[in-house]
Parts: sequence; C-alpha cells; structure tokens
Amino acid sequence: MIPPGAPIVTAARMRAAEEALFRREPQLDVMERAGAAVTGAVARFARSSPILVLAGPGNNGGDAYAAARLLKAAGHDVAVAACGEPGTPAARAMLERWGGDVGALYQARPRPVLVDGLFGTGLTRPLERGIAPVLAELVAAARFSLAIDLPSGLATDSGADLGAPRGIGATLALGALKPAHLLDAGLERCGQVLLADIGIPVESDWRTVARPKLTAPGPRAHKYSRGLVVVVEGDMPGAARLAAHAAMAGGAGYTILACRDEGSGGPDALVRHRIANGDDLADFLTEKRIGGILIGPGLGRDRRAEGLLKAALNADLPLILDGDALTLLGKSAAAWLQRRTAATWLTPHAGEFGRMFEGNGDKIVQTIAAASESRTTIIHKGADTVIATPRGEARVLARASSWLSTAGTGDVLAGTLAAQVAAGNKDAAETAVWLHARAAALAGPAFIADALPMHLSQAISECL
Ligand SMILES: NC(=O)C1=CN([C@@H]2O[C@H](COP(=O)(O)OP(=O)(O)OC[C@H]3O[C@@H](n4cnc5c(N)ncnc54)[C@H](OP(=O)(O)O)[C@@H]3O)[C@@H](O)[C@H]2O)[C@@H](O)CC1
Ligand SMILES: [K+]
Repeated sequence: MIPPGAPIVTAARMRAAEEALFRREPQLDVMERAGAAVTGAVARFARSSPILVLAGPGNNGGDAYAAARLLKAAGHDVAVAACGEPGTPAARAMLERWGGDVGALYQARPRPVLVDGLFGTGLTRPLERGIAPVLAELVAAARFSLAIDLPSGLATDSGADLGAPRGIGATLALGALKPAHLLDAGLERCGQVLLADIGIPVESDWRTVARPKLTAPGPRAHKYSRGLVVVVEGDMPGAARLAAHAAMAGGAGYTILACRDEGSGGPDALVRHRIANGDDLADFLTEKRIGGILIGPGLGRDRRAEGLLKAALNADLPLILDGDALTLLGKSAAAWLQRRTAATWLTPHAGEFGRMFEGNGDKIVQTIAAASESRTTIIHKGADTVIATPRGEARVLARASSWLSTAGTGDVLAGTLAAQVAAGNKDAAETAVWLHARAAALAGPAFIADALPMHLSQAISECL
C-alpha cells in the first residue's frame, strides 16, 4: 500500500530540504539515520539469510555502507559490492566506517537478500548497459530485495524507466515520496513502498490521496442542501445513467437526468427531465439550486452534443466535464474554460488530456500546468491518477484496483465527483477519487461498472 497523505517531492526539492537541514545538523548524522532505517526494514525480511549490499558512487551508496555496517553489527552475514569509488565526502566517510571488504559489482555473487544502494535521486541518465543486466540478475536471484530510496534506474521526477530491474520486493523512500514511487514504470518497479522519516523537514503541495473526512447530513438536511446534480444524457444513455446512479449513491440529495425522451431504466429515485436541444438545456440550467452539472459520459460528438455542451459551459454553475465533452473541446479547452464564472472539473484519461493540452514534462507537472492554464481542477486518470488544482496543488493516487480497467468505471467516477461538487465539498476531487478506488477494492475482482455504486455507501461509511 502507498502511504496515504504523504508528501511527494522532486529530486531538486529533496536536495534543497536536505541542504537546509545540513546547515543545522551534520550530514553524517542524517545519513546514519537513513542507514538505520534501511537496516530496520531489511532485518525484518532477512532473518538469518546472507545479505548482499550494493553501493553506488553517490550518497545512495553512502546510505548503503551505513546500512551494511549496522546490519553486520546486528549479527547479519553481510557482503558489500560497489560500482566505482565513492564520489561524495559523506559516502567516503561511510565507506571508512564500514571498514570491511568491498567487491566489484561485476563480480558479485547473488545472495538471498539484496539491498540496492547503487543510485537514488542523483541518477541523471540511463544505467550503463553493463550495470543494468548485472543488477537485474542479482535481483532475480535474491529471495527478497529492498531498494534504498528508489530502485536504481528510475527517473526520480517522472518514474520513467532508465534501466530499473523488475522484481524489487520493497522500496524504502527516505524523507518523502518522490514521483517515481507513484508514476509510470515506478508503479511496477518499486514493489511495496515504505516511507522512512529520517528527520528531514519536507514541505510540499503534492501529496498522495488520503482517506477523506466526511460528515453525515445534519438534522435539518433536505434534498437540495445535500446537493442537486444534473446529468446530461447524450447518444449513449447508459453512460449518463451510470453516472447518475453513482451521483445518487455518492450522496447527492437529488439527481436529475436531462434526457432526450422519458425512456426507462435506472433507479426510480432518478428524476427525468426532457431536453430536446441546447436551448432547452440552457433554460433548464437557470435553476439556481443546481449544485453540479455533469456532461460528457456517452454525450456523442454531433451538432446536438455541441449545443448541449455550449449550454452547460455558459451556465453560471459548477460543472464537471468528462468523456466526449473533453474531446469536443479539444485544443480550445483552455480558452473556453478560462471564461467560465463558476468552478469547473475535468476528468480526462491520457488520450483526452492529450487532445486538450500540450503534454510536455512529467505527469504531475503537466497536469498542474493544464489546471492553471484552464483554471479548472483536473483529475488526470490512469493507473497513476493525478489530481491538480489551479492553485498548483497535486494529489496522486497510485495502484487502485486494476479491475477498474473496464468500461463505465470513468462514468461512475464522474458521477461520484458530481455528488461531492454539488454537496459543496472543497476537496471534491480527492474525495471522489478515494471513494471510487475504495468502492473498487470493496467490489473485488472482475466487477462490472454497474456494481461499483453499490459499494459507495460502505466507502462513505469509512469516512464518517
Ligand atoms: N545528502 C545526504 O546526506 C543524504 C542523501 N540521501 C541519499 O542520497 C541519495 C542521493 O544522493 P546523490 O545526490 O549523491 O545521488 P545518487 O543517487 O547516490 O547518485 C549520484 C552518483 O551517481 C552517478 N550517476 C548518475 N547517473 C548514473 C548512471 N546512469 N550511471 C552511472 N553513474 C551515474 C553520478 O555521477 P555524475 O552524474 O555526477 O556523473 C553520481 O556519482 C538519495 O537518493 C538518498 O538515498 C538520504 O539518505 C538523505 C541523506
Ligand atoms: K537505490
């Protein structure tokens, strides 16, 4: 499990935090704490098995030498192998404190427990071709392996694969999480992510998604105070119905489906309101009690869809845009959305995001830039979901149930979000993402999207 509510920092931010601390405290004391944290984590898994510690040329290697010494002092059978001489004063000092033999990485013999201290946040380029296969073999041959701070071969700020091995059992993040623990290849390469507090004060506007705190409706609550959600139906009515169902199960007091004809299906508590076209919708959206409009699931991309979208964009009401609404906006998204007077949320997957915004940089940075440019809150969906607000805050949820990769689950997320928006939850996006992931976990394997809303009640109850 990824630690919830934990700060996430880039390599540069981590270095700045470390340097600020070193003005008050000797660097070697901090490195000793890092070594002790690694020792504690390894000792839990190693029991009496022989341990191979790999040490690189930088401070990641310094942590490794410190851990090797502490593990040996605790009675473990420890061998150390290094790639290159230590290149920093702290790593040199820790090598001296180790005082034992150091073999060459290329000649290292596999041992049941492996500690990867080759490279951490200082990795600047892909692993040399000679290093990556040796590391991969040693990891594959070990019964358990732990990476210090990061698996060697992951780009700290993006999680891109620069030659990281597969099969690391656990990664002990030092001081704070880095984007690589949550994004891209890091999702599969870190194993279990553990976080050690080694006394480095870290400030960040980026955090992992945490369980929200919700309150039950008060004694005077009524359907409007709980939140009125309007879901706009398009070409594929099932998608809008699914979203509407999620809005209801996600706590909305009143949910109205703005639909072409009366139709049928869906819960009886769902109210239907006939809307022929964009003009009709614009009239309907003068109802000031509406707390959130959701448009996009199954909307279609024809002229009628464009008219409906325009009416929704022009309404002075909180708006959630999903699916086809995002594709219809395309590259003019920011221009349209900047003009809105009420708050807007977008829920794109990677393809929809790319159709609206330029995709340069790491996922967190890209999403924050898009949120700021469009003045919206964006839930950039994926196995690594990034939420960004126009104020530059980011929340990341990694490793939600992989069974979410089925049709309709995005509609359920959009509906859950609409309920939170209509209820006036200022952390609506983070709450919806947490509830959605929790509902998926409760639904177990191979669920269908229709089943997800049924688990929202249990998920909500865990937040009260
Ligand atoms: N400061 C502290 O006291 C604390 C630090 N901590 C620990 O320090 C880690 C960061 O340390 P770090 O900045 O020294 O970087 P690190 O990851 O060890 O590697 C840098 C070396 O690798 C080299 N190199 C880079 N890429 C390469 C490649 N592809 N192939 C080959 N070589 C490559 C690079 O060479 P260069 O790029 O200069 O040529 C340089 O020599 C952090 O993750 C945490 O574990 C924490 O314990 C807290 C206390
Ligand atoms: K490492």
